[in-house]
Amino acid sequence: MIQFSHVSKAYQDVKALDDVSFAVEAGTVTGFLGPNGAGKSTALRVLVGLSRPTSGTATVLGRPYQQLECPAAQVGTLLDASAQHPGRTGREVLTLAAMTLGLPRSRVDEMLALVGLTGREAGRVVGGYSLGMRQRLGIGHALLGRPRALILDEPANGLDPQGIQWLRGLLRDLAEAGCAVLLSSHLLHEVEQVADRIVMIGRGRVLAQGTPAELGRGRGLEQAFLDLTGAADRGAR
Ligand SMILES: Nc1ncnc2c1ncn2[C@@H]1O[C@H](COP(=O)(O)OP(=O)(O)OP(=O)(O)O)[C@@H](O)[C@H]1O
Repeated sequence: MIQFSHVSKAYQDVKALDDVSFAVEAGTVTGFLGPNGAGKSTALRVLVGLSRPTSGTATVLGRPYQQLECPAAQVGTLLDASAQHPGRTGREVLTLAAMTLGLPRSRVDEMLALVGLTGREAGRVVGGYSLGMRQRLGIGHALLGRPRALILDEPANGLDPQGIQWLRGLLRDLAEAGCAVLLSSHLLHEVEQVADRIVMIGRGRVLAQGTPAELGRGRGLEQAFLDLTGAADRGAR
């Protein structure tokens, strides 16, 4: 469903991604986990065609994102919750996107209800939203077209504990309905409770991948994460 094959991306002398390969299957949540600066956002930008890889290929639903027919209807993305127009209301943001996708206005109300934004909140401009409200709006935006693949960059940033629990339930429901979910985060606890598989990245390289149980065997997931990312840092010095 989502596939990275030997993807590398260099910015001058920084190797943001170095031979990254992994797949996200339909019906699963894959946690893409790495410390700050590991390369997560770069990988997701390459996946949706915002950055061109130096080498390798990234595909979603079998093709490069930009070659999909109406990609926004098939692939939901939330790369930056602050990217919404600050002068539009939440409802306007979703209504414009629904019109672009040829969806009825009733879908906007469904999404507002799904992400827990009240009618009053939806009527306020996004510039006055908290980060958590922007994340909720961004998730609603990503899900408008009933996508078969979902790509989320740090969606839990700014969500309160109830919001994080809600997000976990939502992602599990989507996976159970067959969606391929790729969830990036630098927070292990956020990922381990929802992911079927975890891909750990550090200094642009995939350090390990597998189920949480496989990766945590013997030393626990947190220690594995700290050991692997620490070793990647030492190797880069
Ligand atoms: N446009 C750019 N120009 C130069 N270097 C960049 C650019 N974008 C990213 N980098 C570098 O690439 C590396 C990976 O950055 P990236 O933002 O992908 O990491 P990340 O895992 O998403 O980090 P975070 O969790 O902090 O968001 C970093 O060293 C970063 O400084």
